[in-house]
Amino acid sequence: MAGVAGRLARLWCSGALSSPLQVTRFPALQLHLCGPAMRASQEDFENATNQVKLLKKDPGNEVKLKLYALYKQATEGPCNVPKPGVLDFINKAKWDAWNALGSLPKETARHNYVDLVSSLSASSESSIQVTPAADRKQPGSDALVVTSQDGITTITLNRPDKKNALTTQMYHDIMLALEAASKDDSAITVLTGNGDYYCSGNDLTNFTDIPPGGVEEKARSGAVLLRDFVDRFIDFPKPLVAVVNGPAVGISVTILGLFDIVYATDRATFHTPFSHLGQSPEGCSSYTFPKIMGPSKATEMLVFGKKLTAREACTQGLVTEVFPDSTFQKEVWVRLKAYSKLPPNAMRISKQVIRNTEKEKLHAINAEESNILRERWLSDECMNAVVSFLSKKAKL
Ligand SMILES: CCCCCC/C=C/C(=O)SCCNC(=O)CCNC(=O)[C@H](O)C(C)(C)COP(=O)(O)OP(=O)(O)OC[C@H]1O[C@@H](n2cnc3c(N)ncnc32)[C@H](O)[C@@H]1OP(=O)(O)O
Repeated sequence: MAGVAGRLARLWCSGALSSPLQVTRFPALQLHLCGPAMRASQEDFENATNQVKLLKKDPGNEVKLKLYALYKQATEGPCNVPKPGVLDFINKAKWDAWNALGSLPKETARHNYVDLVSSLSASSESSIQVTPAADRKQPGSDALVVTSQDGITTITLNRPDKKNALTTQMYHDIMLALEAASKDDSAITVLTGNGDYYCSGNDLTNFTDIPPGGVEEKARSGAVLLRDFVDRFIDFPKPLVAVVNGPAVGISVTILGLFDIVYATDRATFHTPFSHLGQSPEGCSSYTFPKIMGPSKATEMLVFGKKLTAREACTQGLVTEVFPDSTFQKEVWVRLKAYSKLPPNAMRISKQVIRNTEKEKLHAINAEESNILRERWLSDECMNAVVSFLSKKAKL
């Protein structure tokens, strides 16, 4: 396992991976000297260290290393720790960046750090996507857009260039959005995607953001997040509708068993390639799928990774109705707007009558699936699959 973890680290250092924003851990290399008049105050520096956590755009590994080195130089002075071993790729890259600053004075490093952060903030601001709805909620990240209109709260996955893959931040934001939607005055909540995909599942670069506690800690916190995330769907009190606007992969498919209605374009496909990824089913699909489609069809999907067309998924009961792609949006929204005018309390109570008997069981299954996945994430099978995808050797 150390070997595979090492390969992940090597990919990260080579810049082949775009790791999620963890700037404070992977900082800097700004070698310009500056005069006393240009020096940044301690307060500017502290503001900059906070600002860096709010950057909307990943600045890339090279800049993160620069930030790291400048931060260390500004706070601790010249590099004063032993050089990590050659196989300790990430720490060695960080050490090299810090060491390269030589005897750069602390004040200069502080100033250069502030300068670098402010240039990043400026370019990050200019890339912020303007979301149209005046009633937008939950502005935590641009990757998720939440709007409320006509009695419908719509949560839209908004990373079309990455096929709406789910980052760690997005899991948190979706949980917040569901929490807010459960309490707002809308009657129905919708999850959908922007662009040609509904969702390509878990963002596989989530695996590259290894915390100081190592891969075990990463797997443990991932399992906690997964369990919390799925729990929100199990407990969601109002009618929950998936508007599946394109292909769906992984966790975006499995949780469909927890939705009340699933409308799909005929362009959508449904794919749970867990064995290919060295992983195992989640989202309560080990229970809901056999129940919905029978054990052998569920096995084809969850064990052998058979990809279903929208019509197949509809025949098997995972999808409620399929619409031609050309009229999908129009037909679905007309339908949902009509449903949203029904008495909201009656809908909520009817949902509870249908779903409540299963809730405890679903929570127990979710806990068990999350535990099993935690182990799977540490397996060579899983790590090899992730490395293959990230090094562009494999795709589904
Ligand atoms: C709290 C943690 C909970 C985890 C729960 C467990 C969850 C399990 C799962 O969801 S398993 C499923 C994981 N998903 C995948 O394995 C899909 C991987 N992606 C692909 O195979 C392909 O990208 C594709 C088939 C979805 C689409 O192929 P194609 O149409 O050829 O597009 P591209 O491959 O060029 O994709 C464009 C762009 O998006 C990036 N991307 C797509 N999906 C993901 C992803 N899941 N993770 C990370 N990145 C993704 C892809 O790399 C491209 O990026 P680039 O333009 O090259 O920078």
